[in-house]
Amino acid sequence: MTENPAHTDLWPAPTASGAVDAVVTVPGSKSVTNRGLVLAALASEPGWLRRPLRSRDTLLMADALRAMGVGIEALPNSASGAAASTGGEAWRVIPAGLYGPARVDVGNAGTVMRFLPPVAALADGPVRFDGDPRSHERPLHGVIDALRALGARIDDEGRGALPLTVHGGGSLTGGRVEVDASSSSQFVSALLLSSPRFNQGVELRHTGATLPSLPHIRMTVDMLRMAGAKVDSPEGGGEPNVWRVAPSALLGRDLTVEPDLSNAAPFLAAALVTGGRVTVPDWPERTTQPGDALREIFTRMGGTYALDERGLTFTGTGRVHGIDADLHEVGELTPVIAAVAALADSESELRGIAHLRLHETDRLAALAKELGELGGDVTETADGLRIRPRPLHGGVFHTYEDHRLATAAAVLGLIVDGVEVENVATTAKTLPDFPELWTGMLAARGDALAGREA
Ligand SMILES: O=C(O)C1=C[C@@H](OP(=O)(O)O)[C@@H](O)[C@H](O)C1
Ligand SMILES: C=C(OP(=O)(O)O)C(=O)O
Repeated sequence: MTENPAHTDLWPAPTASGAVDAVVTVPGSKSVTNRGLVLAALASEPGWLRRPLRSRDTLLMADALRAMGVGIEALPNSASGAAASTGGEAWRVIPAGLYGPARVDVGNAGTVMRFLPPVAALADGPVRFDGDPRSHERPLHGVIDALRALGARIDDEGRGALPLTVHGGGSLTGGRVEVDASSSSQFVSALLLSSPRFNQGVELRHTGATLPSLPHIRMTVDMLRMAGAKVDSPEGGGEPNVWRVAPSALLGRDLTVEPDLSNAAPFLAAALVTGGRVTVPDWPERTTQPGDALREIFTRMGGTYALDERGLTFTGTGRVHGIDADLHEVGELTPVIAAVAALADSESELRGIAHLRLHETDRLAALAKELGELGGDVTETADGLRIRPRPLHGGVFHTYEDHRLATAAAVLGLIVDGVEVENVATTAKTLPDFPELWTGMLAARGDALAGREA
C-alpha cells in the first residue's frame, strides 16, 4: 500500500437514525463520459455529450484533449436543442487536427493515463504526460509497449510508466499487436478506442492468463460501434482474446451519458444496511456498466429490487448476509461490498481481485487495514479479501486518496457511531457532491418521488 498522504480534514460520517427512504439522482458515468470524449475528439464531425459527469477525472480528460487542440464547450442542455425535460449540462465536442507540444495532467485517472497516449500518438508534435505520485506506480507498460510496436515514438526514460512524452507523428501505422492486459483492462480499451484512426486499424491479442473488468471492454466495443467503427470481438463469436478494428472515420454522435452505476453502490448499500429503500432514477434497462451487477450482488446479500420506469428501487430487509463472490469483472465495486460484508451476519470471501492492488491505492491492503482498525477481522488472500464480521467501533478511516474507500467508509458510518472519514473530498475524482448527496439521502423521507408506493 502506498503511504497515506497526510490529511487533517475528517468528515464525521452521519449515522442513520432509521431506515433510509430516498430517491438519489446519481451523476453520469465516468467510464462512459471519458470514452465519449475520446471518441468525439477523434471523430470527423462535431458531437454532443449530454449529462456528462463533471468530476476530477472527466475534467482532466477534457482539459487534456483541449490541450491537443480539441474544442470542448459546456452549455446547459436546454440551450442545445435538447427536449425541455432533459436537464443538466451538454458538452459540444469539436474535433480538430491534434497537435503538440502539449502537457497532459492525468491526475490519478486510469482512463486518462491509458486512453490518451494512443490519441497523442496521432497528434502532430510532442505530448508530455504526468500526474499524481500514485500515477507513476500504476501499470502503463501494456500501452507503451503496444504503441511502440504499432509505430509510435515514446520517451519514458526506461521506466515503462509515467512520466513520459509521446512524440506524435501525426499518424500511426497500426496493425497486429500483443498485449498482456492482466493488470488492467484499460490497456485493451485504450488501444481499441483510437485504433479506427490508425492507418491499418488494429488486431489486438491479449496474451495474459486473466483479463479483469470485461464489462468495461464491452463498453469500449459498444461505444466504438455506435461511433461507426467496425469491430470484431471475442463476444461476437470471434477468436478468444482477439479484437480487430478496421481503419475508418468516426461519426460525431449525440450521446446521453447513463448514471454512474458503480457510484450508485454506496446509496444502494445504505438501503441494504439500514433496511430501507433507495431509488436511483434513469437506471438503464440494458448497459455494459459493471455496476449493474449490484442488483444481483446486493440481492444475494439480503435485499430485493425492482427495475421499472421510476428507475432501480433497492429495498433492504433488515438482514445483511455475507457473500462468496468472484468480483474479477466488477472490481471497482469491491470497497463498498467489503463495507457491507463487514456489517453482515456471516463471513464473506471476495475473490478474483488481485489487480485491485494497482488501483488508486492498494485497495486490498487498505480495506484490510482500515476495517481492521475499526475492530473488523479482514484478511488479505492471494486474490482478494476474507471478511469475518465482528462488532465495529468508531475511529478515523484513512482513504489513501481513493474515492471508493471514502464512500465505503460512509456506508460503515451509517451503522457504526463515530466513524470519521479522512479527506472525503477525494470523492471528487468521480462523485464531486458526495457529502451533499449522502446527507440529502439521509434527510429525505421517501416523498421525493411522486407515485412511488408507500
Ligand atoms: O475502462 C474503464 O473505464 C475502467 C476499467 C476498470 O479498470 P481495471 O481493468 O484497471 O480494473 C475499472 O476498474 C475502472 O474504474 C474503470
Ligand atoms: C479503478 C478506478 O479508477 P481508474 O479509472 O483510475 O482506474 C475506479 O474508479 O475504481
